Amino acid sequence: MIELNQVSVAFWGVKAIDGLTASLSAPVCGLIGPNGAGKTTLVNLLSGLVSAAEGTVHVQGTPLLGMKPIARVRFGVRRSFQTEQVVEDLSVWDNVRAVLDHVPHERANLQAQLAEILAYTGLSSVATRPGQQLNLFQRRMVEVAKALVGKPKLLLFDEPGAGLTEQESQLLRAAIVGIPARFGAQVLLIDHDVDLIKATCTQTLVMDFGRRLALGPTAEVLEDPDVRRAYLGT
Ligand SMILES: Nc1ncnc2c1ncn2[C@@H]1O[C@H](COP(=O)(O)OP(=O)(O)OP(=O)(O)O)[C@@H](O)[C@H]1O
Repeated sequence: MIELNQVSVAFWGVKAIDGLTASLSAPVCGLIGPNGAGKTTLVNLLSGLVSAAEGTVHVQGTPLLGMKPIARVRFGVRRSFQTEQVVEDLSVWDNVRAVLDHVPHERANLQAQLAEILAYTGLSSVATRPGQQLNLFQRRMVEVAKALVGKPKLLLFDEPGAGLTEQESQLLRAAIVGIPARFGAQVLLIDHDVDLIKATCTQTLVMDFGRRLALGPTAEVLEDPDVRRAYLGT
């Protein structure tokens, strides 16, 4: 559960987030909105890369805003970036294993835990391949795999579907939808691909000019006339 209460973030006087209040409770939540709506700023706020001028943020009841970014990672807030952060000369296995240096984890069966994550993300067959030999889809799945190491509570995925083929996008969809049941983490997904949001998210927040334009079941939100006008251009 993510609870945002009267949250504002400003850059040089421009409010990127402006008095945002929302409770996101679905296992997989969508976050959409036009360019510049404040979506990435919200993800940056949740992961600790920007500070709020006002308001409070709770994840599973724990206040986040006083926590340093690394403490949030240990707490279980994880994110992917629009540009994949894969170490080119490390194997897929070592890229994923390196996350263990930063997060609490069970010491027993470490190899099995990592193997399960690679199998879940479809990366077992390329486990020994160095980052530089991976295609775009495999790099995206390495990002997902890294986010699953340890016991994540909240996964923030920022446009993970950008540039993927339809078939790759479907595989990504299946992986994202299964995360809450398999790994016990909530997912917040930002994407401009409305089909991906429809297929994966039961609840969606729409932002516009840093404010909440709509929040509710995804199908209802996408039919909302204000959302259609502001975001879908109809
Ligand atoms: N570091 C920054 N310094 C100044 N202004 C910023 C900064 N980051 C974001 N902004 C501004 O804040 C507003 C929200 O930006 P943000 O990147 O969060 O939007 P977005 O919804 O993620 O957009 P997009 O869909 O294009 O990625 C924009 O007006 C942007 O120019």
